[in-house]
Amino acid sequence: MALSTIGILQNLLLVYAGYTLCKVVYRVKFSPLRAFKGPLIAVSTNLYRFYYDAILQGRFLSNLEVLHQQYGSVVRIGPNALHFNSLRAYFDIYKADSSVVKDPELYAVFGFDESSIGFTDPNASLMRRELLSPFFSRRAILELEAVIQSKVDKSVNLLKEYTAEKPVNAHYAFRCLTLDVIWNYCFADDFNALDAKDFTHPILVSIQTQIRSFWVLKYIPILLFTILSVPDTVFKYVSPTLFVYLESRRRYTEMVDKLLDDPSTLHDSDRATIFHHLILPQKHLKGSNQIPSRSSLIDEAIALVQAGSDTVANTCTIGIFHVLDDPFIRKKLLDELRLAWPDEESQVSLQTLEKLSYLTAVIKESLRLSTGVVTPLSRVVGPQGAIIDGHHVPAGTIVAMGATFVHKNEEIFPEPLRFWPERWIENASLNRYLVPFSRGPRMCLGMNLAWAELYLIFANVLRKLDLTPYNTSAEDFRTYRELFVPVYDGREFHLARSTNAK
Ligand code: HEM
Repeated sequence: MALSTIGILQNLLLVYAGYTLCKVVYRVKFSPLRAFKGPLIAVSTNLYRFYYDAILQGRFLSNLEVLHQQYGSVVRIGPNALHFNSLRAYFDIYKADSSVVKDPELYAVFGFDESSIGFTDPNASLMRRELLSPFFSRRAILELEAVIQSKVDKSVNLLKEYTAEKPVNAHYAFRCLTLDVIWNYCFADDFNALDAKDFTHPILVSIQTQIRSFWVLKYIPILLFTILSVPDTVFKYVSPTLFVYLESRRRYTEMVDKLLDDPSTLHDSDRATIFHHLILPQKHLKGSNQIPSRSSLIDEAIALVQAGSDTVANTCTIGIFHVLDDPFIRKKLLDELRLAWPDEESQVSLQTLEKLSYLTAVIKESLRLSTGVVTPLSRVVGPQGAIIDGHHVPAGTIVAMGATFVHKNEEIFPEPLRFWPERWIENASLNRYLVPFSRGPRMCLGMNLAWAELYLIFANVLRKLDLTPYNTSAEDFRTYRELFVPVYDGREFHLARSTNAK
């Protein structure tokens, strides 16, 4: 009996080995992508990508740069996946009328499938974008400018107070600030991350600790399901940092449940939140006015907070570091700010700041160098196939091109690693190649809010505080792990009071 079980297992193993071999031969010799070159192991299995993503924890992007040097402007990075590196390819993939759709395998990793970011079905995405767009319109941002300003003021005061004693972690400071802004903007409620001593809010510490394992979730999706299904308390002792993160998710659930129990409370609020747009009937919509499900409302709340916090904070970290690190840039920017805003005790409006050409150039350069989302945003080619950079790409192929390949293109941006705001002033045609918010039907929905935050944060922090980078150099930002957002390998950016105080 035991022998026959072993025999059955051996046969099963043989069948599996034969099947795997046939699959490998098919992928290398007969696949419709066989004309596109790449490393044999990447062409024939998913192990290659798994190694860089999950084992090396976010090193696929740096390896892609090497692959393009070796294989040219298009590389086969998986049995069914291509990565491009040419400007034409970027605009072919992320164009307005593109037939490509978001790759479900990439986006499932977030665990918020039924949200503006998570929807892979273009119709579902379109409907959600229709509901949310007015909330992120320029008009809406101007109406809620005071919300952003109040959080910026709070962070400036705290930076002043903390740096009087010792250097502070600037990246954490900006993350607390942007988390508080997006929370208040979306829900008209306070998260109060800024209240955490030295900006080390437990939720941010938890994310920082867990984030390296992020890509494991892509390869073992059951893990995400398990983590989200098991009661939080189980993790209290097993993984206290994960517990903090999961506990924070409960805040979203409670918020949604309270509203669904009694939607009339929405009328008590003195200003609109995302739930006003999602739950109350929208007169401007022609299509269906169906209220999203409970799970979709929770997903949306989580997605918006995640989309709107680290991206803005990273841009501030990179930009403010470089401004303070270069006396010439710093002086030029301060001269412009002082001229437009002579009395720093008064408040400066967003509309005033938007007119400042050097500040605008500094922010553009910060967006270019930080890129926001560094992971190549993969898309699946529709049933008609696609022409990308002159190549015919068959239906079902996963295609992508990382925005970093546009932002570091030497022909467009000479000396691409240099922080050089003047380039934007000297050459207006560069604007077309600034793509931190992506392009096409799935481009960033929060772009206006992001710009507003960046103007107000850069201007207020740099105008009101006399700070200097502490124990941080440009080298600290040279390499990073690609975990959707960049996680830099170097020392964390700290800010100290400047020795040459005013
Ligand atoms: C500097 C700041 C920001 C950068 C660089 C940035 C970048 C991006 C990028 C590259 C995408 C496309 C992602 C993809 O294709 O999967 C995206 C999508 C999105 N962003 Fe932003 N973002 C920023 C700030 C914000 C803010 C403040 C919000 C406000 C909540 C926001 C909300 C969204 C949403 C909802 C989407 C999904 C759009 C869709 O898939 O249809 N983003 N963002």
